[in-house]
Amino acid sequence: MECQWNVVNRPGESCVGGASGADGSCCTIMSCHDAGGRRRYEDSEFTLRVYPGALSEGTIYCPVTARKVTSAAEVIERVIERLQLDRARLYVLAEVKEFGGEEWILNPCDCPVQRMMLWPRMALENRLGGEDYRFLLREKDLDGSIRYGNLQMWLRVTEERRRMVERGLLPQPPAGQYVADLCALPDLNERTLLENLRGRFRQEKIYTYVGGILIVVNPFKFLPIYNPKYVKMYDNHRLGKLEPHIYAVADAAYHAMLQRKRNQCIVISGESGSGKTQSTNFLIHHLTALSQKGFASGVEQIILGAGPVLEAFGNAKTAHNNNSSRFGKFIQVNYQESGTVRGAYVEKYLLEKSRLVYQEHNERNYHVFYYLLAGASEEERKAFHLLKPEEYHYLNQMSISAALNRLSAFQITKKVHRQHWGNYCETELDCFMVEGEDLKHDFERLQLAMEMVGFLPTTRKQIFSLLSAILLLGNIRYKKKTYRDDSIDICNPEVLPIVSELLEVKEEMLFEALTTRKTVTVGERLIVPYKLAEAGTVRDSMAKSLYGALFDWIVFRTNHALLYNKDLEDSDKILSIGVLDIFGFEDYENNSFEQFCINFANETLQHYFNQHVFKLEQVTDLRF
Ligand SMILES: Nc1ncnc2c1ncn2[C@@H]1O[C@H](COP(=O)(O)OP(=O)(O)OP(=O)(O)O)[C@@H](O)[C@H]1O
Repeated sequence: MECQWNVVNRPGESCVGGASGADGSCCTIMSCHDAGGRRRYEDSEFTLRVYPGALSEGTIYCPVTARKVTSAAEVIERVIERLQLDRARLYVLAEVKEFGGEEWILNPCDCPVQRMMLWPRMALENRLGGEDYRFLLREKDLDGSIRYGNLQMWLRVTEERRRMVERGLLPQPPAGQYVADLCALPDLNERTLLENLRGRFRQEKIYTYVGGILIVVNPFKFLPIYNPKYVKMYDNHRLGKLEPHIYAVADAAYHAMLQRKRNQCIVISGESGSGKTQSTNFLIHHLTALSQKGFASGVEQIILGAGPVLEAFGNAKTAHNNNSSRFGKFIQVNYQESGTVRGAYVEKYLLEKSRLVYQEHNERNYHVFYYLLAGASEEERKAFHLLKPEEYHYLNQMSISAALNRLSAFQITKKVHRQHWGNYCETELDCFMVEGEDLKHDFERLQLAMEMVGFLPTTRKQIFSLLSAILLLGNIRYKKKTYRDDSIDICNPEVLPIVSELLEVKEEMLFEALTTRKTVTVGERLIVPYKLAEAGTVRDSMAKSLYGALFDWIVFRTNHALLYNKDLEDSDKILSIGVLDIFGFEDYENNSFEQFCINFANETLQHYFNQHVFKLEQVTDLRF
């Protein structure tokens, strides 16, 4: 595909022509015209590049200026005008997002700039080969079906690669035949199981069945298998009829729900970094796409917005995954009897609260703290009494020895970090940045997502005040009052009035809660001071409780936006599909994953299938 990736796009520039992708679909890049340094989405103008593909021969993209409130219908109108397209035809705008080019058809009233603001920073920048995020112009038929055009670019690449293999220009794939369902292996043991998975993985087939279970091997790269063609292809097919795919699992659950009028559940399990969250997203996408037949519903829009919010508060960098979910979640999509989505519901399990006060070497606290500290404006920094990240105890948990071990590595990467952090990154031992991260952008993306889920500016302020208070709580240090008794005092009392202001509680009450315990014995109320060793734990517990309550409340508010009110009243009338995304799986915790699969295959999986339970397993650590 020849795309002019390096073209700097300016408002008012004319359409860019030249060779487009073989499939006629290309990429969209947007630029934001920022007058005052920091991007202000409210009044900024953006240049959207809309790729018309085969609808306008010889045009690669058409630049259109738009604001946050400009609707898709307005953007289409401008493209039609510019490219002088046939007005008798119907057009829609499709958003293409990472991983396989899933296409989300925008409703006429959807705002493309708002959708774009949820994309990662990398996607917003002009970069070579960045075909993952874009807007396409598609033609719609009178019956509402979308013309998706020719084969996607990647299909051509795959085909070319196949031909090269045939001509002996690339190494041959393994000679053996690999089965799509491990149950079909004549001799099922650990070796044959792994060989089969490995062979399929090398052929870029990451999905394999074990009866009704789907095994996914994380490819850690873009695979072109999630676009609308695949949504259509897997629509209403018996599980196992086509090549294994996550869409087949979603589809089987959806149709089983409609035919049997029974709720369904899909369990996703695997180790950290195996791709559970990604798979959950594919499932939700397919489950909503099936019901909406291509159109993004309001619910889907809120689910989209809820993702970055829950991610900011519940995800953190770990040694295994830079964006690891530190909580289990259950997402339930509710349907009408006709199969149309009518709402959704998120339940969270076991948020890892200990991370708030302590992180292991090479790990970080929850993303939201870093976003806030990097992205807050000067005014917000003052209002929330924000310090530099290295001045917070809760963000500096690296042990001294670990820090010294890492010193040399930091010296190499320090330069890069400083570029990102500007004046925040002055210490040698910082561990605040993840490679490729733009925390300022992430903070703005978070604010926009919060807005989409319904958090008003005042609520957002309260949330950020609470986050600042939690960080400052961690800075409170204790000392013994006198040598004679056990009573304690706070070494840095100047922090207290700030925390009390941020939490909107009386300073005396806060001091009491941090230094004394109230007990009742035989009708008498006693106030006992904490011992020095206890006080730190009490302070940490307070911080953890506050953060836990905040997270619960955010999930609650998200559900408020997601749930269709009547679902609460008619909970026995609605049909639903639940997706449980949870770390580990008890059945194989004591055995190896391979042994678990073998046992499972040897039991009759059909039994599980008949019970309408579809399970999805993930492995990454197959050491290919
Ligand atoms: N199907 C896929 N195609 C391409 N890349 C994928 C796929 N699944 C996962 N990945 C990549 O693997 C990374 C880790 O995946 P993900 O965050 O979903 O793991 P996880 O199992 O949810 O981890 P954790 O339990 O730590 O939250 C993703 O950021 C993504 O880059």
